[in-house]
Amino acid sequence: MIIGLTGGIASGKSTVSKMLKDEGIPVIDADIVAREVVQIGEEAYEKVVNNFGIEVTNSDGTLDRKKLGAIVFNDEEKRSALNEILHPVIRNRMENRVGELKEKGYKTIVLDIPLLFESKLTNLVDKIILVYIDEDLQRKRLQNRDQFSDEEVEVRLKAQFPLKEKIKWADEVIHNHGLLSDTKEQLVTILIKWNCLPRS
Ligand SMILES: CC(C)(COP(=O)(O)OP(=O)(O)OC[C@H]1O[C@@H](n2cnc3c(N)ncnc32)[C@H](O)[C@@H]1O)[C@@H](O)C(=O)NCCC(=O)NCCS
Ligand SMILES: Nc1ncnc2c1ncn2[C@@H]1O[C@H](COP(=O)(O)OP(=O)(O)OP(=O)(O)O)[C@@H](O)[C@H]1O
Repeated sequence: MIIGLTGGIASGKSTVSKMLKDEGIPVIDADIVAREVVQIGEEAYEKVVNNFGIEVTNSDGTLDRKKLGAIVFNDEEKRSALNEILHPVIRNRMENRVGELKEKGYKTIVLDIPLLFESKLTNLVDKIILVYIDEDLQRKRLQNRDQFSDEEVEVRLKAQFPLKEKIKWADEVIHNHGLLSDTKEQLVTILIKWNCLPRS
């Protein structure tokens, strides 16, 4: 079974991802793949630099993610341009990784994709788990984790579908407002229900 793990920015996907890995379930993280494909020499690096200019690079040539983020989260057209360059490459690489893991014999594989619904990637997965928190807590956790200003938080929230909307498209929802142990319990209940706990 391929499980899509989604949510919103700072809703707790990586936190749940870690719990899945602790259970022996492999997770392919779209944010990590998105970083890999823009390393110097990788297929999307040149396209991004050609499109956004040398000013989105550091002196050593690597991508200045802070600068690129400031551009694309404040301009929808530029965000779409970046998405058009990166999303097909990310999708392709994730599909290859799934193939490799299947060959290794894994029966359950998780794809952690923040923009699963926005980027219409739901056909990559069989079931969907949404990691949900309310928007005020999302603002707080995002601000605490990344030290963003109020405005930086708002533009990032606006770049995604509201979490409340996403609930209706998910097979299961994990409420991540409370203790990590509560979150883990909800996750394990879902995995048992879907019969995909490797150790059970
Ligand atoms: C704009 C970039 C350079 C900012 O990098 P930065 O290191 O600051 O953030 P990071 O990549 O860790 O992303 C943090 C979170 O931002 C959100 N986010 C990222 N990209 C986007 C986007 N295009 N639209 C909406 N939300 C996004 C996601 O919730 C993600 O988990 C980077 O996010 C990027 O390359 N985005 C485009 C690729 C993409 O869509 N990635 C999301 C996974 S498919
Ligand atoms: N149940 C919880 N209680 C307290 N803090 C939490 C809880 N779950 C997550 N956090 C914290 O909230 C922040 C966001 O969590 P996490 O990084 O897992 O989110 P994410 O969905 O992966 O974010 P992104 O999409 O930006 O990568 C982190 O600082 C994390 O430590």
